[in-house]
Amino acid sequence: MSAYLTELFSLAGRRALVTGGSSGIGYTMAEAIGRAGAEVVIVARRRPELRRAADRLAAHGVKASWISADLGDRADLDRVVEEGGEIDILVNDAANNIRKPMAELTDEDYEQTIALNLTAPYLLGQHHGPRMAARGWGRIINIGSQQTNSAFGNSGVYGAAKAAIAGLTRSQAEAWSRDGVCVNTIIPGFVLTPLTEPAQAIPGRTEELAARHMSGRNGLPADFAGAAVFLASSASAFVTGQQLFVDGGFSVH
Ligand SMILES: NC(=O)c1ccc[n+]([C@@H]2O[C@H](COP(=O)([O-])OP(=O)(O)OC[C@H]3O[C@@H](n4cnc5c(N)ncnc54)[C@H](O)[C@@H]3O)[C@@H](O)[C@H]2O)c1
Ligand SMILES: O=C(O)[C@H](O)[C@@H](O)[C@H](O)[C@H](O)CO
Repeated sequence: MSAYLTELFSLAGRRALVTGGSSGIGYTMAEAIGRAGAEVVIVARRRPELRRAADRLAAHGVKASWISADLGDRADLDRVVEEGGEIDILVNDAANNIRKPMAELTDEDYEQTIALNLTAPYLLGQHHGPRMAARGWGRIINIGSQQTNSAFGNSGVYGAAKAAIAGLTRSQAEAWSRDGVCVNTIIPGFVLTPLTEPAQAIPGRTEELAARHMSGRNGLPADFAGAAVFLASSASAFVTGQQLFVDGGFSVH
């Protein structure tokens, strides 16, 4: 890397925590942030997947560790805060989508989804945001969805949480940007990951969604590497409170 690019994008000396970093978009962002120089802590539930992801990161020369936790569980979340240590870059990626017609969603579906998709990003931000601000530098990357701004079938409570993520991002940015903490939301298109396997299993749906992207294809985890490094780095020092659409033009088609 030229000295110029290093100054803009290097994450050497930074420490990142990536929730959902064991698979899909989260893994790619963890790898990209790690390969740009940061030490990375990934958080998800399943140990075998976490181990495999940490091994892959290590194979890329990334200093990586993992914490197994259910981020929808408050005691586990507190443990992530405790074991995670000081963090310069927080990526709130972990999420789940309970796909049911709106009227069939139960109270439990609502509570589980809000706990994982909204409360966990909020509480991790409440812990790390002020600490980043006190140190004068930080980055929080929250992951939204097309549902942040528009309706999608059978995703009622997921959509509600993802819309709230944009509001959370703005509030966090308003609170901490003056102290060097940039907070932004990434908005993916339809991305081929384990999360969307139920949608991919519907005949014709993958092709239909591909056609709704201006790029003519669905997203892949690799499409998120550049955005993650940009938003985690000093290159984005004057970008805060925003939604960055990494969606092949889906939202404007
Ligand atoms: N794939 C898409 O089309 C798409 C579109 C828009 C937004 N997103 C968002 O991107 C992010 C990543 O999704 P993905 O598509 O890569 O899916 P994925 O299923 O590959 O990744 C989700 C990650 O979250 C973790 N996770 C799930 N439940 C958890 C829990 N209770 N506690 C801890 N970790 C948990 C999983 O282990 C996994 O690492 C999510 O925020 C998702 O809402 C995805
Ligand atoms: O779980 C899912 O099926 C995804 O998150 C979808 O809802 C879409 O891919 C997303 O909304 C596009 O951004």
